[in-house]
Amino acid sequence: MTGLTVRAEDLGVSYGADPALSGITLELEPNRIHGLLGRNGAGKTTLLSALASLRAPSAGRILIDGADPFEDERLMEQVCLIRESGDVLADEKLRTNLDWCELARPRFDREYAERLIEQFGLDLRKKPQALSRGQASAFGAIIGLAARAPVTMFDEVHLGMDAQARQMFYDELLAEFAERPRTIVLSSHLISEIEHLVETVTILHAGALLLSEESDDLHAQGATLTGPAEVVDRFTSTQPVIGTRDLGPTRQATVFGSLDEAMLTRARAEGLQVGPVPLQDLFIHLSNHAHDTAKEST
Ligand SMILES: Nc1ncnc2c1ncn2[C@@H]1O[C@H](COP(=O)(O)OP(=O)(O)OP(=O)(O)O)[C@@H](O)[C@H]1O
Repeated sequence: MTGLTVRAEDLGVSYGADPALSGITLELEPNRIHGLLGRNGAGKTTLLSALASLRAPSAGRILIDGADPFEDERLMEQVCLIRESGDVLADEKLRTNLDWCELARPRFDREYAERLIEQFGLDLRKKPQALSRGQASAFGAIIGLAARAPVTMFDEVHLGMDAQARQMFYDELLAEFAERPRTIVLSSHLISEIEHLVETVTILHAGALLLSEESDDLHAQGATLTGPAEVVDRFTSTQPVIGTRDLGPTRQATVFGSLDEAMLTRARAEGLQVGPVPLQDLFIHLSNHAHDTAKEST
C-alpha cells in the first residue's frame, strides 16, 4: 500500500459569508507523517474537512493524487478523517460499528481493529455513547488505524485519552506506518508529544498558511542552550531568546535564528549543552509573531 499526494491550491473555505481559510497552497507528500498545528480557530478542522471532501472549497481546489476528489468519488474512499466527534454509529455496539466499517472502508482490517480494541481495554459489546471521552477517542483512533486508508488524517484524536492511551496510539501509529506507509496528517495541540513523530510541520494562523516545512529545517532555525543560569544568560544576552525553562539552578534557553558553528563551539567551550529547538517554542514564537504583524498592519 502507498499513500497519495494531497495538494491544496489557493484553497478558500467559508462558512456562509465568513471565510475560515483563504489562499492555502500546500502539498503533503505521500508516505510521510505530517503535523498540522495552529491556535484555536486557526482553521485546522476546516482544512482537514475540506481535504476529506466533507466541506466544499469556496475558492481554489484540492487535488488528491492529482485529481479533484469532489469530481472523482473513487478518491473519497481513499481518504479517512478521524475527528474528535468520531464518525461512528453512536447507538450501535462497537462490534456493529466494525461490521459497518468493513462495508464502508475498502481496506478495513477487522482482525487488527479487534486486537487494538482489546489492547486499549474497550468492550466490543458497548456502544460508543456509553464510552468515556478517552475511550471514545481511542475507538476513533482504532478505526483510523485499521481503515488503512492511503490518506489518513487524525484531528485532535488524542482528546480525553490518558497518557498511557496516547502513548499506545503513537506507538501503534509508528509501527503501522513502518509496515504500511501511507500519507498521515496529525493535528494536535500536544506539540511536544507529536514532535518526534512528524516529518513535516504545517502551521495555520487565522485561516492562512503560516508555514509548511520539513521538521528538520524548522529545528535548524535555532538551538537550545542549557547550563548554569548565569552562564546561559551571559551567553544569550545578545541573542533572540524565544523561551526559557528553569530546573533549580539550571536554565535552558531557546534561541531563534542562526547560531553559527563558531558560536556553538564557544557555547560548548563554556560548558553549555547545545540541543535542538523544541517545536512548541517555535510554534508559539511564530504564531505570536504572525499575530503581532497582523495587528500592526491594521
Ligand atoms: N460550523 C461552523 N460554522 C461557522 N463557523 C465555523 C464553523 N466551524 C468552524 N467555524 C469557524 O471557522 C474558523 C476555523 O475553525 P476550525 O474549527 O477549523 O479551527 P481549528 O484550528 O480546528 O480550531 P481548534 O484548535 O479550536 O479546534 C473559526 O473562526 C471558527 O469559528
